[in-house]
Amino acid sequence: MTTLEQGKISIHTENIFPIIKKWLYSDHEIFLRELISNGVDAIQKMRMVSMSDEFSGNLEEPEIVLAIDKDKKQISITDNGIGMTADEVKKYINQVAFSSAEEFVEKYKSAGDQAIIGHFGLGFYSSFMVASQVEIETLSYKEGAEAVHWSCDGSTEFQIDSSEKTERGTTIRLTLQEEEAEYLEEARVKQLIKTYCDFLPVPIKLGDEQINQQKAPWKESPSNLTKEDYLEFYKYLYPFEEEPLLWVHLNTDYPFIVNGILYFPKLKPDIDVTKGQIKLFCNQVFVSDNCEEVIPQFLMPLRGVIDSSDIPLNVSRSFLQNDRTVRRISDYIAKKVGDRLKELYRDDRKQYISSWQDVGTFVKFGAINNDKFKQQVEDILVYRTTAELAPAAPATSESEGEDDAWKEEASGGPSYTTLKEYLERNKERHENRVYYCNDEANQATYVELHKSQGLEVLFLDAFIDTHFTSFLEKEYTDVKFLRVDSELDETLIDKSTEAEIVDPTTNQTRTDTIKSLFETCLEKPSLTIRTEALKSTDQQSAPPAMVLLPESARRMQEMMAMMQQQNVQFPTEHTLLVNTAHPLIQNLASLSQGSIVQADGQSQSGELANDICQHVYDLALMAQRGFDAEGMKSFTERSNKVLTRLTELAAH
Ligand SMILES: Nc1ncnc2c1ncn2[C@@H]1O[C@H](COP(=O)(O)OP(=O)(O)OP(=O)(O)O)[C@@H](O)[C@H]1O
Repeated sequence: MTTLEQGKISIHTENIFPIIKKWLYSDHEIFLRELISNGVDAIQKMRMVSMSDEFSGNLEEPEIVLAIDKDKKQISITDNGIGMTADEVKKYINQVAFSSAEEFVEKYKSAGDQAIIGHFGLGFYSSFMVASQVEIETLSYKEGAEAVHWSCDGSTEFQIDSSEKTERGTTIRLTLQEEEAEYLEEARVKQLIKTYCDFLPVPIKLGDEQINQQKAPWKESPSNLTKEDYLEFYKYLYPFEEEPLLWVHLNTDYPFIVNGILYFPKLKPDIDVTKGQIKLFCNQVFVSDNCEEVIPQFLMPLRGVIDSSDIPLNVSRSFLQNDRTVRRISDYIAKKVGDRLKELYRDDRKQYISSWQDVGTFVKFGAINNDKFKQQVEDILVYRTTAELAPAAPATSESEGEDDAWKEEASGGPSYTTLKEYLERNKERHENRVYYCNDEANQATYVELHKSQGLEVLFLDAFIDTHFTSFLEKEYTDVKFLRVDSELDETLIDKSTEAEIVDPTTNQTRTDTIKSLFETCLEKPSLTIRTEALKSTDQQSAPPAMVLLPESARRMQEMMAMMQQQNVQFPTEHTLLVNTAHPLIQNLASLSQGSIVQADGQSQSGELANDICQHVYDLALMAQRGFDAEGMKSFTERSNKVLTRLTELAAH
């Protein structure tokens, strides 16, 4: 192919300038952020210069001062930074998209790593979004430099002349357009400084009053901060919120520069997990409240601050670009959060456990949604258990990872365990079967029964646990999760009395008698009656009957209800397990056998037996709903006691 012509693409300033002024930035208000950032950069540059041989004088306290002149419709921003010579004004201001940042950082790189905010060479021009006239008065730090005055009315024409300015630094003065008069209001200007510049490392004043709070704790080393510092910062960011439970301080230079503090808030039922509340900063300048791309979705309910100069922002610093880097930063943040949790698990289980009720929900949500995170946290997912476990010894490097389960408090607090530990502990009795409870109040009787026979039950009662149980089943395909009321472990049943004959004339076993008694009395085709003798050291405290809901059928029903956005109905198909070892049931059997039929064909004791069967069934149903744990337990026990007494009286 023959090359016909080569050349440079040209731009007509007259055409492109309005685009830069009007369309590059989404919000007009960000002009203030840009001009203050330029002032901060100028001050940082002065700091760098002062560390080199070039400058021997003393630096006064750095500051940026804003002033409003309502009469002249002007707002000005003055810094005592590096200033500009006439040549520099021509180079950096008159040439659009020309930033001094790269050149400067390269020249003074030995003078520490002061972060420079600007690098596109465009920010200054955002002032034309709101101003009809922009002026610069500037005096460079350079020896013999003369002060310069530059002005431009937004056309491509500018004017440079001398200035009366005697102090080093730069003043940018904007004469505002009619419709931008809001920036002459002190309150509005203060609010903008607070929003965008609160944590910039230079005092920003409106008149004599310093507006920004200046300290950016996330830039500090974690070892310099106390618990109170973290809590105070949280209160500053979210004044109306309860104290957070836990926080993660990100502080790394490699592979990305990421600083930040992420807090795990206390979970509230109305929390919107899709709406992020983490603030995104770039070099301490506020960018946005929307961290969606930078924070993995499962960490969105966290609060706090992320600051990274590696986050690829577009020129307006309001949008993210470059998916790949953003995704890597997001993965990196997830990893850091996982690391912190692991560290806490290892070093301070007491705190880990005391915040688990809330933090656990985030961690489970994360494990479900992010495979890498799951791998990181799978060994530190813990569950409250009915087992009485000894507290773990304080972690040492040798004992790391070897602890069995442990308690929140050495003195009688609930015990917590990992799934692995649970399965290992119960391998002999019920290999690969996990008994769980997801409603402590309504399943109290069942939990008690399991506990009394030394069967360990896990509490999976957080709102995320329904999903999480299904997730665990997919992860551990050999393991079955059975709710305490779904079926009974073999070890709870006493098979020895099964064949005991109670009626020599009919050869009926006690089991048969009781089964047919309940079937006849309850007359419910959807109800399956199952009779078993439950093992117990004290039958009076064991339940006379209990309703069993098969795990898979119950879950299917719950799923359907969820899909149709309805409340879960109690399944009509269920099993009534009647405890043939309970004195109430035994008395009931004797009562029904001793029926004396009266002339009208009715039997008093038969009728009583009928009522009591019904009552026993009702009680079993009630044990599934309502009441708190204690209330339910005592109601059930008391009712059964009364009924036992009643049947005793009636039978003798
Ligand atoms: N207050 C100031 N003091 C000294 N130099 C300044 C000041 N404001 C601007 N400059 C010079 O003008 C250049 C261009 O500024 P401009 O705001 O357009 O872009 P930037 O800050 O470099 O980059 P960005 O577009 O990313 O903000 C700066 O790089 C700096 O050299």
